[in-house]
Amino acid sequence: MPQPNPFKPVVLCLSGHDPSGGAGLQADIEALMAQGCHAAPAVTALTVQNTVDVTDFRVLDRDWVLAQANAVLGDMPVSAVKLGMLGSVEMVDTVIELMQANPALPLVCDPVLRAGGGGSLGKEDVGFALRERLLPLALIATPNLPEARILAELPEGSADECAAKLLPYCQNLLITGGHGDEADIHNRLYCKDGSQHDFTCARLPGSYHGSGCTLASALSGRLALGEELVGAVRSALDYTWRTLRDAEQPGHGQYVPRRLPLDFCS
Ligand SMILES: Nc1ncnc2c1ncn2[C@@H]1O[C@H](COP(=O)(O)OP(=O)(O)OP(=O)(O)O)[C@@H](O)[C@H]1O
Ligand SMILES: Cc1ncc(CO)c(N)n1
Repeated sequence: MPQPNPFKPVVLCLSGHDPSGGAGLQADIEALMAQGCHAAPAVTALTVQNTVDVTDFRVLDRDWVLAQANAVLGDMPVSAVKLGMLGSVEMVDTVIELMQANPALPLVCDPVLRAGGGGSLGKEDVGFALRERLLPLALIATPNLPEARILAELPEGSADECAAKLLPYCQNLLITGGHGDEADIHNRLYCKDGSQHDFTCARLPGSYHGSGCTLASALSGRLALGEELVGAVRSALDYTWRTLRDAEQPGHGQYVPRRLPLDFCS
């Protein structure tokens, strides 16, 4: 009879579903499995999208999301929580309620507002609600630069300028640099203690679907395993880069990260 592995950390994921399988909950499950963690995927929203575009989305009722999360929390020893697409201000407030009832859990918040292809994944005002009420509860937020600009309300802001505006709202902030056309990608980690860490990697050719989900999930897994923050960010970025290096193009649009277990990545 199969025995449960008592040492595999559980990460509760509250994210949207992407039927193409490149982003959202499927990305969370694959990336967490690759870190040696168990993903408990709770659905916040359904989307109609593929590797080319998003055409629609529907946010679930708050009661359904609370019921899913509480079913997991009442059953398993959850070590961390990862947030992806929330989609509405009501869902932001639902997650806040959940986190206030479970304040000891480390929270990784990927403030998803748009898909990699540009389509909207949130109703208006989600950015404001995220910044004002949810970011303060997160151990770390992982916006890409366009998301950081929306959250900071600085449409032309640099990463440093956005961080200066956002740090009063969050403990730690990782502004990712996948968007843009510089030869190198600069990922910048700003910590509450005033330290800053730059992680630079070579830009791979092409455009990727679910790179941000992969990164935030891998990071939540590294934290659930007990890694300290800066090391966990480094491991998650390294892992994400390898999944993009090995990415495949299953459709007509963006490449999908190949989220192999760590043992299979060189
Ligand atoms: N072209 C690329 N080459 C190398 N690494 C990349 C590339 N694009 C993204 N990455 C890596 O993936 C991480 C997350 O990507 P990005 O900043 O594009 O997030 P995102 O826009 O939230 O992704 P998505 O919306 O597709 O989930 C980056 O921090 C970077 O390290
Ligand atoms: C459901 C979902 N979450 C996040 C993203 C961001 O990549 C996406 N495209 N779809």
